[in-house]
Amino acid sequence: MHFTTIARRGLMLVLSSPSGAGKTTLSRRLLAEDEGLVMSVSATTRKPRPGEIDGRDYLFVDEPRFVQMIGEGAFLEHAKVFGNYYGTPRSFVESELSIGRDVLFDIDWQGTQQLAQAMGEDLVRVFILPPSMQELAERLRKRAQDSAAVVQMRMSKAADELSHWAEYDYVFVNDDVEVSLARLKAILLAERLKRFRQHGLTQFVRHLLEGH
Ligand SMILES: Nc1ncnc2c1ncn2[C@@H]1O[C@H](COP(=O)(O)OP(=O)(O)OP(=O)(O)O)[C@@H](O)[C@H]1O
Ligand SMILES: Nc1nc2c(ncn2[C@@H]2O[C@H](COP(=O)(O)O)[C@@H](O)[C@H]2O)c(=O)[nH]1
Repeated sequence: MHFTTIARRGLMLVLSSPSGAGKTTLSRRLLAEDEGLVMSVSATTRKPRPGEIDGRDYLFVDEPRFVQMIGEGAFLEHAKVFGNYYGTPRSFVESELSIGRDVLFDIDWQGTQQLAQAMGEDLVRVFILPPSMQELAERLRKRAQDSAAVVQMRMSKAADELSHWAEYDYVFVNDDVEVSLARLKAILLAERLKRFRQHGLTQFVRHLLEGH
């Protein structure tokens, strides 16, 4: 079966949530199952967790280098989260969007606000809620990649992140990974079909009207 391709600009799919609600888990699954989507790999001054790979999970940099990158205008947005700096490298995102590829972001509410200012309608914002605060704490504890003190600090900041849920276009509870994944796929499909993203439509319809 041949599928007609209509040229369009890529979109920016942003996932935010309190720490531990499931963004990384859902991002990995979505990326594995959707060829048109690429991950924006953030720079951070946080130390790598066991198993995290430089360049795949984050660009791990020290604070002087992060500050230098800010000065060079290398970030589309940046913020301090849980005591560390995080930022979205600009050049990768801009080049991917221009060739019609969609970019996935796992960033906090501060970064989302900055991207909304800078990128407008390119942005599709999804907020992921945990089923309960008890379950959130349990997920952070079971992930077993942060110290008890770090888990406690992240739980103490959860209410702050949660308070921004109404700034997002789509909101759902991540009870079951498969159901959440299906919801993200549905959002992505509908957003890809938005008329204003498909700049190739004018030419395509003109061709149709010419009898092709
Ligand atoms: N729907 C789910 N049901 C049960 N456990 C889940 C679910 N989604 C994610 N988890 C588990 O919860 C833990 C935290 O998930 P994950 O690391 O994806 O969260 P996160 O939102 O990316 O956190 P952070 O903001 O700290 O990076 C992981 O151990 C993951 O396996
Ligand atoms: N504003 C930004 N926030 C980011 C970015 N990359 C990640 N994050 C958010 O930080 C916290 C903690 O992440 P973790 O990997 O240390 O658990 C989480 O809320 C991420 O969404 C970024 O580039 N900009």
